Amino acid sequence: MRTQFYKMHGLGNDFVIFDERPALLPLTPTRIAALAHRKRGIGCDQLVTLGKPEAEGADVLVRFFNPDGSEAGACGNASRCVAALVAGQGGGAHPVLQTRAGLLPAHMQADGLVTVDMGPPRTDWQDVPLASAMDTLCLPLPGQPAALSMGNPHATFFVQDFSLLAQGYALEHDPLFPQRANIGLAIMENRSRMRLKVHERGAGLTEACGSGACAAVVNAVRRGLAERVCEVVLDGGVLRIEWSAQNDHVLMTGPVATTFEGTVDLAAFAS
Ligand SMILES: N[C@@H](CCC[C@H](N)C(=O)O)C(=O)O
Repeated sequence: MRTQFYKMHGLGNDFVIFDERPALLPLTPTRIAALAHRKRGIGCDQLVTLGKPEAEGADVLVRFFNPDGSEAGACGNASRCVAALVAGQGGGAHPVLQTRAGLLPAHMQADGLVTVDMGPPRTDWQDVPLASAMDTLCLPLPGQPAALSMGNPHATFFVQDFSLLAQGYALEHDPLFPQRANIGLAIMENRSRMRLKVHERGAGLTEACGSGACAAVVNAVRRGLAERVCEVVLDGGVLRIEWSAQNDHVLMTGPVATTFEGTVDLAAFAS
């Protein structure tokens, strides 16, 4: 039996999306890793499932999985892709996604860009989480990154060049991060524009990380380096991030694209 999937991306951060609303699929961590494999599977930065929402006001339940099979509480670019997919299926221009990070309202812009309200950042050390009590604005690591949670753990290093990327995997697994962390390297161009590369937890370096962009802007504002509205230039393109002073929520806007749709025999991939 073959199962339908969608292949989408936001700024080159690419996703395989399965719809479990009609029926649950046998997607184990091992099978997810096999499907995500770039040479032996379909290939993606994250595998995403759509389910029936349980929360009032939500249009769809969304779960995100890394190519190592681990589950992530948030994925900004996949949220924007799913919002566009659901809107295109007749869900209207304002779909609401139910995720582990809460209800995320989305908005289809007239110019085709997609905005997702990623909710408020959480900056307490327990929320990131970190291994013990400490100031999340200045972690005791070389480079002194700032940390927060956007529903998933992020550490942002403010750097002059991207050489620290070579240590992305080691930093992701540093004992300071009991659930590992996404490692962002940000170069400030000015107070309204930064360049960013993210070594993603469970995925490695990707062309763009939406939640990483949100975290980088919030951390830059916390450090007094940026305005609340900031353009983030990633390898795959540009995201506009706004950290609202009104309600503390972070809004992320950028393009999405459908690459192709297909079917796959799930049983052919190791469970
Ligand atoms: N690409 C994502 C983040 C995906 C999850 C991340 N690797 C994690 O484990 O937290 C994004 O656009 O936010």
